[in-house]
Amino acid sequence: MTNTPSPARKAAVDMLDQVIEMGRPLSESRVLEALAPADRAAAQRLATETLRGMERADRLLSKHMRKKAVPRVMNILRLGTYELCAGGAAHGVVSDCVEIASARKDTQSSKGLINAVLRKIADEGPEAWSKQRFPRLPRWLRDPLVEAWGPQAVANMERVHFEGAPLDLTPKGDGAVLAERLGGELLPTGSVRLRDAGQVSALAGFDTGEWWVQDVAAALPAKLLGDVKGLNVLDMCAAPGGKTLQLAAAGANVTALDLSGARLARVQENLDRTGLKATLVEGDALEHQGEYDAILLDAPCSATGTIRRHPDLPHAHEGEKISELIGLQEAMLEHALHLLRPGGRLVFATCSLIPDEGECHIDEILARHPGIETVPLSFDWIEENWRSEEGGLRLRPDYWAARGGMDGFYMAALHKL
Ligand SMILES: C[S@@+](CC[C@H](N)C(=O)[O-])C[C@H]1O[C@@H](n2cnc3c(N)ncnc32)[C@H](O)[C@@H]1O
Repeated sequence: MTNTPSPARKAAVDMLDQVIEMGRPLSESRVLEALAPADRAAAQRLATETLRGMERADRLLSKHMRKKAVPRVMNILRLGTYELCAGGAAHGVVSDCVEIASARKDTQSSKGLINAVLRKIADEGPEAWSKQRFPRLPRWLRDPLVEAWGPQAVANMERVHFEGAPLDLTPKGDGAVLAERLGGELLPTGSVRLRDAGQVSALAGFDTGEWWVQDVAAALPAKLLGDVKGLNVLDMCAAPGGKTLQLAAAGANVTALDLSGARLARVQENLDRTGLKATLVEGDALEHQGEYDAILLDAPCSATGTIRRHPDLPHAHEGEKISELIGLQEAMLEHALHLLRPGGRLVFATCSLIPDEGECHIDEILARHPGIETVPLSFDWIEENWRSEEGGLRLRPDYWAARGGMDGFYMAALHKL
């Protein structure tokens, strides 16, 4: 007799196949669409946490296997290992993993192997898991980060990546009031941090648009623009709109530009929910025309600063597009300076840990344009070790580690004479 495996486990294995074998990030997976909401949340969590702990799972599995199995069988085993080591009930996990294998011809013959290996893993349990080192970043990313920040900093980042991320909210109004209402922590920069928040849309103030989800570091570039009340501000790569909402809430007349119409629809949803206003424009930033008092350029990048929230990222690609992105960022920065009125301020930001996507751009702009200067940053929430040589801010996931970390980001404010 066969049992039907949990839809969430089966979907999680499908998602692992897509990330690891096809290089498709979890955010682009369509597997979840067919599931009920509770299964969707469970599948997303299982796939995310399996990828986060994948190196540990592979090390434990290698003790019980002479050689690696075919990719899908490895992914079934990884999922089972993660769940067993996280305290999942052995019977349910093992029998579901066996059933997932038996459902397909290319994995049927591995049922016995999966059963035998996972039973051994179940015997070893969570203790064996916690004895493994913190999973390392893949070489394509680890090597340049060690060169930029040193081996200890990278080890600290890997530890924070493994621990995951709390939920950060940007308040539309008073952060202290929101923190008290939700039982969260008011961070020095004004964001509100929640641990074990559960379902976001069930939190107080979601329906009434009193806050939006935004990592504490991602909330800082908009602040570097200073007082934007009444200014015409271009948010040059706006979607899904976290920074557009901040600028609109601060009283700016915001033009929110993005290449992707589908992603701009998310900006509109966010504006509708929060009751804020902006002018949405679908188009290529490189072709956009106009003159603005202030510009926020949150450029497309490797997103390597967001790995604690997106542990699939290092498994989904090998940095093959980074040099293309660096070229695009440079062209966007040049065009943004052209759209800025004399006397105006431009903030450049990327959620990357790689200096070529951050500090190096500003060094090069300052060398090329004598009429462009960095704006001295004097906000009282800036910590001294965040400051970079050329006048920007370098934020890393291992900063505020005891508080739950922050996304890696680079940002700098430029002034046009
Ligand atoms: C880092 S995300 C922006 C995040 C956004 N600022 C926020 O805070 O929610 C980069 C955005 O750039 C957009 N993009 C990529 N290439 C573009 C281009 N050539 N012109 C305009 N937008 C572009 C992408 O669609 C994506 O939404």
